[in-house]
Amino acid sequence: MRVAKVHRDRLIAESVFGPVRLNLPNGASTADYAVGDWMLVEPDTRMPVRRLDRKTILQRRTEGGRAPQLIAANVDTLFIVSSCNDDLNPARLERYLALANEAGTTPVIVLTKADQVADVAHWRDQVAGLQRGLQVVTLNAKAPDAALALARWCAAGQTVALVGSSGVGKSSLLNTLAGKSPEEAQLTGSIRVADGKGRHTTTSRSLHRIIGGGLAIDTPGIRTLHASDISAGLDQLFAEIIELAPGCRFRDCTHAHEPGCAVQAAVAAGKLDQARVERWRKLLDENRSNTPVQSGPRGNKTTKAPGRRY
Ligand SMILES: Nc1nc2c(ncn2[C@@H]2O[C@H](COP(=O)(O)OP(=O)(O)OP(=O)(O)O)[C@@H](O)[C@H]2O)c(=O)[nH]1
Ligand SMILES: [Zn+2]
Repeated sequence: MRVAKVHRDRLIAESVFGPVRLNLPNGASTADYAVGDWMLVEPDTRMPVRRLDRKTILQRRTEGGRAPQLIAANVDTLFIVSSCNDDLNPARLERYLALANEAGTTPVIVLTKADQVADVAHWRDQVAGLQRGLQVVTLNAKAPDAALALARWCAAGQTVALVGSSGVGKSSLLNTLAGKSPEEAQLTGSIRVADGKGRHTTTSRSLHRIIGGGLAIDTPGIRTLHASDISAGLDQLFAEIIELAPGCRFRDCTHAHEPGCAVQAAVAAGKLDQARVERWRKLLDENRSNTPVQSGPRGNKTTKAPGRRY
C-alpha cells in the first residue's frame, strides 16, 4: 500500500481495493511516515509490517523543530511552481531547488500564467540559470495542454510533487494534471475512507492519480521554506561558484574580501552574477544556523553547525 494521507492520529493508505485506514502499533507516531511511503501491510489487521526503503525523501525543519518534518517520500520529480509575474523570486526558487537536490528528486521549474504575458522568454530567462541543466516549463495551468507539457514526468510508475507559494496555480495545475474541470475538482477533491468501524469519513486527499498513469502529491502548508539540513544539495545548486573555489589564493577563502579570489574575479569579469553570489552566501548561512549538529556519544546534544567555508 502507498501512504496517501498522514494525520496526527491516523494514516490513510491506497491499496488495490481503495483507501484504507492503517492501524499503528501502540506508541508508533504517524510523524514517522510520509505521504508516498510504500508499506507492507498485514491485510487482516491493517497493521504495517514494514516500510520499504525510501528512494527519495523531501523534508524540512520547522521553526524550532527538533526533527525534520517529512513532506513526501519516493517523489521522482518536484514541480516547483511559480508564475510569470513580479512575485517570481529567485531566492525562493533556490530554496526549493536545494530541497529537491537534497531529497534526490529531479526539480522542474513550472512557470504558470504564461497566457497572461506577452514575453514568456523574459520570465524563462530569469530562472534558467538558477541551476546547471535546470528544466523549465512555461504554461497556462488551467489549459488542458498543460498536462501534455508535463507528460514526460507523469507517466505510469512516476510520482511528482508540487510546491510553490500561495496563488501560483498549484491547485489549478493539479486539477489539470488529474484531467478534471474546476467543477469536477470541487466535487472530487475529497475521498471517502472506510475506518475500522465500517463508517465512512471524508478527508482531503494528498495522493492524486494523474493522466498518464502517474501520481501527484500536493503539499499544502509549506508557505515559507527555510534552508536546513542541506549539504550536497547546495553544492549542486551553486556548482558554478563551487567549481571556482580551488582557483582562490587561500584555501579557506570566504570569497568576500580576499585578494586572489577566483569568485570575485569571475564577478568582476562579468561571468558571474554578484546577486547570485550573495544569495549563495545567505543560503549557506541560513542553512548553517538552522541545522543542529549531533555531538556527544549519544548524539543528544545540539549545537550550531560549524562554519563551512569554500
Ligand atoms: N490565466 C491563468 N490563471 C491562472 C493560472 N494558474 C492559476 N491561475 C489562477 O490563479 C489563481 C490562483 O490559482 P490556484 O490554483 O488556486 O493557486 P494555488 O497555488 O493552488 O494557491 P493556494 O491554494 O493558495 O496554495 C486562480 O484564480 C487561478 O484560476 C494560469 O496559468 N493562467
Ligand atoms: Zn575566493
